[in-house]
Amino acid sequence: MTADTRQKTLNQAQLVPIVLDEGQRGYDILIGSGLLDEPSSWQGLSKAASALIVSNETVAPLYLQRLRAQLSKYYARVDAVLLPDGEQFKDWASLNLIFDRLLETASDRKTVLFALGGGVIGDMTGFAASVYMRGVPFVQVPTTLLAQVDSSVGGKTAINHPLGKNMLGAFYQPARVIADLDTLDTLSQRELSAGLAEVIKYGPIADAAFLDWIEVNLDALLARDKSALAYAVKRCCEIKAWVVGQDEREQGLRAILNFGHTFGHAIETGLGYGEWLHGEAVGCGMVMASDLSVRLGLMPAEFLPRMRALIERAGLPVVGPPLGAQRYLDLMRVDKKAEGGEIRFVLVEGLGKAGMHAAPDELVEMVLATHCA
Ligand SMILES: NC(=O)c1ccc[n+]([C@@H]2O[C@H](COP(=O)([O-])OP(=O)(O)OC[C@H]3O[C@@H](n4cnc5c(N)ncnc54)[C@H](O)[C@@H]3O)[C@@H](O)[C@H]2O)c1
Ligand SMILES: O=C(O)C(=O)C[C@@H](O)[C@H](O)[C@H](O)COP(=O)(O)O
Ligand SMILES: [Zn+2]
Repeated sequence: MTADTRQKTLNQAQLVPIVLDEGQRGYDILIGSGLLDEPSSWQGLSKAASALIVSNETVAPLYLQRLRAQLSKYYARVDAVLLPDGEQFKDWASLNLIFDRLLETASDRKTVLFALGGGVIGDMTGFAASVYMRGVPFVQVPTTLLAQVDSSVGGKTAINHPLGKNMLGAFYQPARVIADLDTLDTLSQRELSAGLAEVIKYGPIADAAFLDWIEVNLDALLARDKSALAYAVKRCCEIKAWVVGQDEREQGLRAILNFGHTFGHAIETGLGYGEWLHGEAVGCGMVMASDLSVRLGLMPAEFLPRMRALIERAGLPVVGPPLGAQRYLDLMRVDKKAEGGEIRFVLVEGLGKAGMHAAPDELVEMVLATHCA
């Protein structure tokens, strides 16, 4: 089926294709209201005797039964496993709960895993799918804004290590992404803001006009206006699909999606995961990375206040926790982009363009002194 034909079979949904290996592989991202209860969302996935829904204690009471009802039309058995909720549980113990359930239910190598939840559930389900019997299919059903605009797309899967964020994982693509915008109705305002951090990220790194659009439409996004959310999710997925389509395994270009993350991951790991949300750490990290972009002469001075104002308006923190400069530097040397102990930051090189840069420690210390409590 071509993307055009598929689009016609989907009622109100938007369809963003992601094309890998020059069309040899790929999948669709479906975006729209009511997709959870829409039979066509679930049609045409690989045939299997069973499905396993992976979710958590918070999301399952809200959406599990509806997903199960749809999947029961296609799979003779639909099981579920609920993981503890939170970034601090994105670890081996939770991952093992998925393997335990797969084995208890004698799931075979065709069993399809469905990740119903935010980025934590998506990252862990994808990792489990990549490993179980050396690989089974999985589908992303993202229910947070962050997961709909970012984590469900592109095939990065992982768990955290106490010494480093997302340090253990695999590149493993889902078979489909189904983003029902209505699930965002039940999200807390804090989690909505966390998702906006990754929305904002796409502007400076890839699309200056989108940054302008976010500035104009931020209040509508914060008020959960459905058409504003639909546009934001679609545009973010288009940009991510464009980046991942060119560089699936982060040999170069894909690193731009890490804007703000070198500082952000240091905050998350430094605080022990969960105290700051990923989106909050990335928001604050983007303030720091914007400042570094200015200090290295890559961006004009007005870029920093522009980014800081937008991130603050989105309800995100703009002052980092007082971990101490040395601790920040030590944590950032563990970042996956570091090479030979040299920290490499994704910095903005002009609105809509980003690249990787090293920076003298003294300059980074000045950035930290300016933006940390
Ligand atoms: N793989 C990637 O490319 C990628 C990209 C960005 C972030 N991530 C990862 O994603 C994670 C962050 O994802 P997140 O922000 O979605 O956090 P999350 O998965 O922890 O979800 C946030 C909170 O919202 C709850 N929740 C989820 N959906 C809900 C709904 N519809 N209504 C009410 N509550 C709901 C969850 O139970 C949780 O408490 C981090 O671990 C981060 O590293 C991965
Ligand atoms: O998809 C990517 O590539 C990203 O970098 C998206 C990020 O928002 C996401 O947080 C990702 O998990 C970070 O990747 P990591 O390789 O730095 O762990
Ligand atoms: Zn991120």
